[in-house]
Amino acid sequence: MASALKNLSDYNSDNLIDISEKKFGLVVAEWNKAITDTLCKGAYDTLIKHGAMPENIIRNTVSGSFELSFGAQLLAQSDEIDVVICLGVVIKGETKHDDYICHAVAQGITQVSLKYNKPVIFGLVTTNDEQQAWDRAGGKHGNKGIEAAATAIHMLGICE
Ligand SMILES: Nc1c(NC[C@H](O)[C@H](O)[C@H](O)CO)[nH]c(=O)[nH]c1=O
Ligand SMILES: CC(=O)[C@@H](O)COP(=O)(O)O
Repeated sequence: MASALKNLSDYNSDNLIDISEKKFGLVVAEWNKAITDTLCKGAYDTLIKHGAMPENIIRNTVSGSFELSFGAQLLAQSDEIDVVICLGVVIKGETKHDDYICHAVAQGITQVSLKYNKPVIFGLVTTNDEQQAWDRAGGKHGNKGIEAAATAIHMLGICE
């Protein structure tokens, strides 16, 4: 469903599990840093809101979204991490480079999730322009970081 029809910050908060002892890995791309930092704050605040402990949230940064898969693997391979949230913003340019990045990240984090048997959340904003990205980082369509954190909590409930 298009983000215009379902706000990214809206999620079902009923019946969430106790996450006070769960360990979260955040991997954040530095490209489009002002936007990815906003996504990260949304995700972090959502985890804390629902009972995660600050000391149980690890944030790592990678250069760009293409490196999110590797950053996710570095965290997912640790027995100390229960779920990884990947956050990035890929804005279309003049060429098809954005397509290659987005497809690589989708495939890469899927492989990491299956290899280490733990959720790796696809918090990638993929837009045609910067305004669309801001619209999904606390703007009119909500915050994809909030969506990613809520997804992480829901998936931990499924894993229990
Ligand atoms: N154009 C964007 C990039 N490009 C950089 C790549 O992600 C990667 O770091 C580079 O190709 C070297 O491997 N990254 C984003 O996150 N967002 C963009 O819009
Ligand atoms: C999505 C990107 O990597 C972007 O910076 C590439 O821009 P362009 O396609 O104009 O080279």
